[in-house]
Amino acid sequence: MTLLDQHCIEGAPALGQSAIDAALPDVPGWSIEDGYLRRNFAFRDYHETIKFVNSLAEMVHQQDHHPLLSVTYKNCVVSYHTHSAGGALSQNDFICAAKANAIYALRAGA
Ligand SMILES: C[C@H](O)[C@H](O)[C@H]1CNC2=NC(N)=NC(=O)C2=N1
Repeated sequence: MTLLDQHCIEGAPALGQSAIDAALPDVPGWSIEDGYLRRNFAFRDYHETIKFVNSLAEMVHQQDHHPLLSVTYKNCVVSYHTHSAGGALSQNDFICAAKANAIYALRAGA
């Protein structure tokens, strides 16, 4: 089952380094920074940025898995870790990263 087909689960355990290394190629554009799974999404203007943020917010509510967002005029940096796993990375982070990529790929003019 691909990441896109999966739904976040409550209490997902921390992934080990080999699982993280194996999952990273499935979420193009994302990397590990400061212990977070992180990607910068770039847009034409603030309107496009906010449209993405709104779609992302809908998805993360459905998944009940919430990222740290840094929103500026043409960029949105999405940072994920899992609070309930003590700030480690879990499968939930990779599931939401894949869904964020899908939302970004569907934006107008992409
Ligand atoms: C009960 C509910 O599943 C939790 O509070 C959710 C909400 N959103 C969350 N978001 C993130 N990033 N990590 C969590 O552990 C988490 N837990």
